[in-house]
Amino acid sequence: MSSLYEDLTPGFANHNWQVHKFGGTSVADSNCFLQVAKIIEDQLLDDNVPTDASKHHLAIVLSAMGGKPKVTDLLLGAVRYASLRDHEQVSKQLSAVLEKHRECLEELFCEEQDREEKERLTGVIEEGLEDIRDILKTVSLMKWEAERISEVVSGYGELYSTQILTSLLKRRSQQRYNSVSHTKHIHHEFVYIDARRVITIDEDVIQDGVVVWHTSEEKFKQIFDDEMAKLVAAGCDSTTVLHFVITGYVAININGVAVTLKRDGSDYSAAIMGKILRANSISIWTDVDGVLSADPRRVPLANVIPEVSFDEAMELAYFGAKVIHPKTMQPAVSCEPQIPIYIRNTFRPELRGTRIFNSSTTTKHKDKVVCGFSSVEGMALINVEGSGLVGIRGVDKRIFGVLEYHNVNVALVSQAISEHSCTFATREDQAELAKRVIEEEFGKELKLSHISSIDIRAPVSIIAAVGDGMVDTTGVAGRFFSSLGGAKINVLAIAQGSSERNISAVVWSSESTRALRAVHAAFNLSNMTARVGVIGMSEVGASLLRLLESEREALKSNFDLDVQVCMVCPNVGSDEIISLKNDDTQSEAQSITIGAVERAKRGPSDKAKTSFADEQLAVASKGGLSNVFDTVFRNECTLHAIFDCTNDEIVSRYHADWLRAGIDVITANNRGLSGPKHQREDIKEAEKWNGKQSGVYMRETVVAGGLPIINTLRSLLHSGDKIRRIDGIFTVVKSYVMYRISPPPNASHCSQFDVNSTDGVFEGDMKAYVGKACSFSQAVREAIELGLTEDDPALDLSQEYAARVLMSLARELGMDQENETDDITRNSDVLVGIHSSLDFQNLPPYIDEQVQKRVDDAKAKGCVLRSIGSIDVKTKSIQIRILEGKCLTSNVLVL
Ligand SMILES: Nc1ncnc2c1ncn2[C@@H]1O[C@H](COP(=O)(O)OP(=O)(O)O)[C@@H](O)[C@H]1O
Ligand SMILES: N[C@@H](CC(=O)OP(=O)(O)O)C(=O)O
Repeated sequence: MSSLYEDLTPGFANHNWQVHKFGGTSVADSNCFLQVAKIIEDQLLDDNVPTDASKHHLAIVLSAMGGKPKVTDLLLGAVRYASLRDHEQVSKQLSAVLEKHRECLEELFCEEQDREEKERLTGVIEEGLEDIRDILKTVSLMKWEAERISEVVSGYGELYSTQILTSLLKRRSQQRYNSVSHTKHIHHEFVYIDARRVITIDEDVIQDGVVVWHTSEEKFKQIFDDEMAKLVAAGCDSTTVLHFVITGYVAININGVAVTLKRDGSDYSAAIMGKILRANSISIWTDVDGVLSADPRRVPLANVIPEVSFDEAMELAYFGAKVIHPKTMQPAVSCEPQIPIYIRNTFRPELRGTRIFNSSTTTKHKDKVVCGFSSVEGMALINVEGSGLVGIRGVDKRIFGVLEYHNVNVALVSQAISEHSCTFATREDQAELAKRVIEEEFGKELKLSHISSIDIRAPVSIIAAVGDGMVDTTGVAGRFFSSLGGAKINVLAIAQGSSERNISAVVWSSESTRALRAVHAAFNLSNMTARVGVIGMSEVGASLLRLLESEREALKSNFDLDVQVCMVCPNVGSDEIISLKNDDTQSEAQSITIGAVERAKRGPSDKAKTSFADEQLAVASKGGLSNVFDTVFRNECTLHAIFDCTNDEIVSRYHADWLRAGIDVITANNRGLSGPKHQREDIKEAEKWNGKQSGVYMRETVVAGGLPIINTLRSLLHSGDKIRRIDGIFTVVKSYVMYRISPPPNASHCSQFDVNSTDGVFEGDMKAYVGKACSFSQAVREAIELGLTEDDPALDLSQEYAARVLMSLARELGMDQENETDDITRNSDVLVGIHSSLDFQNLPPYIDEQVQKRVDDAKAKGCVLRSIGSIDVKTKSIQIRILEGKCLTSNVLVL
């Protein structure tokens, strides 16, 4: 059997080492500590039977206890309160630190035989807190939150957690060893190391310092040799395997002063240890399944990226992906051979996690160009602008020189080639300082108005797309920015490094979650989510809801679009809306289905209601239209739409407000477009609101039930065609009734809906009608029965409905300024006596007589009668007339 030393020849630094770092989230309480212990023991399982093969040695790096609150935050809070001389708060913070550890120790060391160890550890913590109190006295006297002192104090959390874990591992290892036959089993020895005895930083080289590798390695070698000698002296042989449990975050500088590797720096500690040990892997254990394509708290549909390159991980981390510290990659990349880093979930150790190494999912799969998105919050954008900046050399040098001098960190710079302005992003809390020092530096230029303004825009966020696959791929920026545009997000500044691995956009912080979700979906990393409200639940509304329900999966898979109906307003008059309760949870919201609407309408007593998707209930509530916006809009959601399936005047008054709020309005309701002039103007203005960040007004269905007339009209206009006139029959009721009272003389057949392939209500033998005229009142009764009329048939039979349709078309031609719906109706050739209060099942005989006379006159001339709406662009007139003409086909006339 080999000696203890031989296992590690030619020295401690070899590939038998594995580094495992557990973050604060992994040691938040006693259960987490036990889980960590289990993971460590599982790593050693294969080594438990002694063989001559080399064994794994673990270097376990630990953060301070996390959870809420994090111990590091409590300690830093204590320093801040001390500088404000708030002694009560200092004491509260430190008591919370003690309590958190004490509770954990009580639970971990609850057996009688553990009492001594528990008391020893409690003593360690109390002693440390005593030292901290002494240090804070100085802070309080000086009223100064010195960085050095914050560093020393904040590092205590790691000293505590690491000693607790070492003790736990030792005890469990001993227990296991005692329970089996010694000859068969390996004994694992865990040794605590305060990283300040090893990791040495030179702070004079660059800000935040660099690791002095040689010194750090020497120091570790010494510790290693000492520990080995101790084991040999205790009579251990190669059945004993040495492991180290090392504090994260803390280090020492070359002058022997305690420092830290800065917030979240324990990942970096792990990587430094990895390089010192020439480890074969570094595992970062945390509370997520790996590196995700976006922060899961912001983008719930983010998914694990199996492999990212060192470069991608660095960019993601720098741009706020908190899962790994940006510096972690550097020791691993610079090691020879390079060391793979694994990000894994402490609470789901069975998952493989993400591997960070020299290849990437984005380069392996051609369809993936972007691996993920992240964002930096709490930033400010500063814009220095003025004619005096153009062509003057040294302006940038002065701006950034003075910022550097005052320690203002610049995260992003954007300058157009015109040099008229220079824009940069910095942390929000440094923005005022940045502005002031630039004002001082450019005092003369400001006085001479060579610089016109120095503006701060805050709070803003930087959204970054990261991926090796972006290199040399065209169209990435286009896709990135058009998705932001599509989500109505205003981009304040942009930057793309020449590495092409990162595109960044600065957006208002209030819109950053929505922006992240939009870009995430645009690169097929998740579905785009649309929150949808449906108003009106008659024929159209109900069919639409059914359609959205049945097509949801197809929309997801074919268009990466998840349409979630979150609100239904079944009847505008009843003031009732049905919405999803608890739908603002982070989980994917369920859509309201037609069944849910029915159940919700039946009210809370209905037991069946609770069967609707877990806790997400469709509930009916009062509040009506004024609550629609609040129910549908969620800032973090990319797309919002309201389907107005009514023909209600009151609903149409909300269209402009919804558009301004960025909600797309999809409507067949032409009341807005044909309403009074101020309302029409309001809608027009709302469509262009705030640099076109408003919703899109989708109104194709206001004319001809969705036949693409408006689109066709626009295409003609856009391609330079001139439209002179539009003539047509503008309501289906008029078309039907006129056909029935005045059929084409030579008609020999009649088209009929194919009920097998459409859902048409038009059934029965239409041939019976061919060429056979009926009375006006009979035709009206048929039209009502066929469901062709509005709720009030007078709207169709007078010219009002057609007039509204014409107004909608006139708007597309820019003619709605000169016309009003009422004028069209007044000037039209109307049927005398049609009004809402008539009984349309029994129209008075004089109406039939009046109509019949005109039909007969026309017939005598070999003509038919048709109701024709016309728009004449030249004379800017719009009218509807009942005309006689020779019939070419059933509805096409020669006048
Ligand atoms: N792209 C991302 N992938 C994974 N996690 C992310 C990402 N961006 C942000 N996070 C967040 O980072 C957290 C882990 O960081 P942190 O709380 O510092 O962990 P630890 O205490 O384990 O070091 C996760 O819980 C997650 O919410
Ligand atoms: N405890 C330190 C260091 C650290 O890295 O912690 P975590 O691994 O929990 O992010 C901090 O909170 O900054």
